[in-house]
Amino acid sequence: MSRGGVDVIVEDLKNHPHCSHGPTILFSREVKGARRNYFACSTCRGRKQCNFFLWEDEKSKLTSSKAKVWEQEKTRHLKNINHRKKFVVLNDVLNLPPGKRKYCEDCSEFVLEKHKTKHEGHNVIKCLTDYQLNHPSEILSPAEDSKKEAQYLFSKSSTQTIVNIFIDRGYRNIICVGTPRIHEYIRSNCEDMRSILLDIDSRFHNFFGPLEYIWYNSFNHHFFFSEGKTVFYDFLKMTKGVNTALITDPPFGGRVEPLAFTLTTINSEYKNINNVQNDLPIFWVFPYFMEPQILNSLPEFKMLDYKVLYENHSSFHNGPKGRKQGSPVRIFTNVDSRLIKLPEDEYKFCTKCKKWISKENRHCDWCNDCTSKDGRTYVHCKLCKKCVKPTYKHCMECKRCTQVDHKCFTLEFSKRCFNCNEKGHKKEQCLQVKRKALISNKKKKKRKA
Ligand SMILES: C[S@@+](CC[C@H](N)C(=O)[O-])C[C@H]1O[C@@H](n2cnc3c(N)ncnc32)[C@H](O)[C@@H]1O
Ligand SMILES: [Zn+2]
Ligand SMILES: [Zn+2]
Ligand SMILES: [Zn+2]
Ligand SMILES: [Zn+2]
Ligand SMILES: [Zn+2]
Ligand SMILES: [Zn+2]
Repeated sequence: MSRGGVDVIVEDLKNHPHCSHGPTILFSREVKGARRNYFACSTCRGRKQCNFFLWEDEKSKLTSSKAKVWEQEKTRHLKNINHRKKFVVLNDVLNLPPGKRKYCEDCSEFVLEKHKTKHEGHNVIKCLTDYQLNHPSEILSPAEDSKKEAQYLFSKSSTQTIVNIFIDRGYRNIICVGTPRIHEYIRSNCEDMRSILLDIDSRFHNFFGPLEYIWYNSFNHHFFFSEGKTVFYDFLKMTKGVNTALITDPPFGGRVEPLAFTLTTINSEYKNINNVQNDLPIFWVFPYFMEPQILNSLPEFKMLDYKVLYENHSSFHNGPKGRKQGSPVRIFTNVDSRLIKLPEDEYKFCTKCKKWISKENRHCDWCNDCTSKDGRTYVHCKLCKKCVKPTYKHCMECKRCTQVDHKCFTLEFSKRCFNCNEKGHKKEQCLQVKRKALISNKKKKKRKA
């Protein structure tokens, strides 16, 4: 699918050149009227974070010196991380009284008495409680680089709701891909559940042992260390193919196709290893306006009405600063949505659809569905034969419902986004535009602060 005129070519990445984040992805874009393919980083969208770039037709001309530079870059990336050693340090730190436990944010490691001088003048977090050591996402500064990790953290209520859904469904083994809050909650509160965290943020090596955290890139299914890969497949095997679920909350700017490819791969591995037919239940947290893209890659997925709330994202939580219609973030899943119960105080049960829906959602007998997507009550248009946003009016010229102040006859074009030329959304819903607005808002806020 095209974004900004750039397509992802989804295929086996085995023969792709590597950057320090694992195998690169093959993209294609128009150059002087013809399409040309190139390899670029799977996860970093900014040249600053990872500047790997190689035209596919120049792959064979790759000079050995350039290949060496990338190889060195890869080694540099892995250096200084010995998970087992870090686990020993963690246990030493846990044995210290809280007053003596310190973590250096600049060096991303615990401060040991013998290396104290190394961290002079550094940003050191002191007096770490047991709770904090078990909930690193609550003490680490979120990596809010929206072009890479983009760490938006679930609110306490959303964390609990999600885990309750898992408990309700009888899931005992949870694969947390980029969802540290869910992992932390389960290991501290749910004795009979097992959780494993797969995340690209290597700071977690300091807080979770090798059986609990795997350094991983979900955009190319890459394990940074081979030990991590072994631990992951042992985990899959241990599940015996039952009572298991995967939850992922990728950065919103991330490409859908590679992630969908990863999830499909994990699902087949899960089935093959355990010799079972049933799919791995998957929960993908993403904004509602990405529904067309997700369904394009994973047609069997359905969007739940549950609005996911975040702690450090002003427009994604409740309260005066939030959006009027609540958070735009939803959960997409391959589990039958009729089996998923949402919190009774804020959601209701539609007896016709037999599923839990938002309070403002209304069952439409013509559509035979509860049709709201964005948190407002939709209204049915008999001419369009579907429910539409409440602010839309049917335009006889354009023969469809749309905004009142639109320019007639331009709608055929607006079926594609004016910004990125991709089908399925309009410019005002375009992620690229939203991302730009988010970054400039953040810059403004920083300037004010
Ligand atoms: C939007 S945050 C989600 C955090 C989640 N809401 C929580 O509270 O647990 C994205 C998470 O995915 C991780 N992440 C970002 N890019 C990744 C990648 N390519 N592979 C694996 N994890 C990634 C980040 O480090 C971060 O933990
Ligand atoms: Zn890279
Ligand atoms: Zn330091
Ligand atoms: Zn309904
Ligand atoms: Zn309708
Ligand atoms: Zn209409
Ligand atoms: Zn019109």
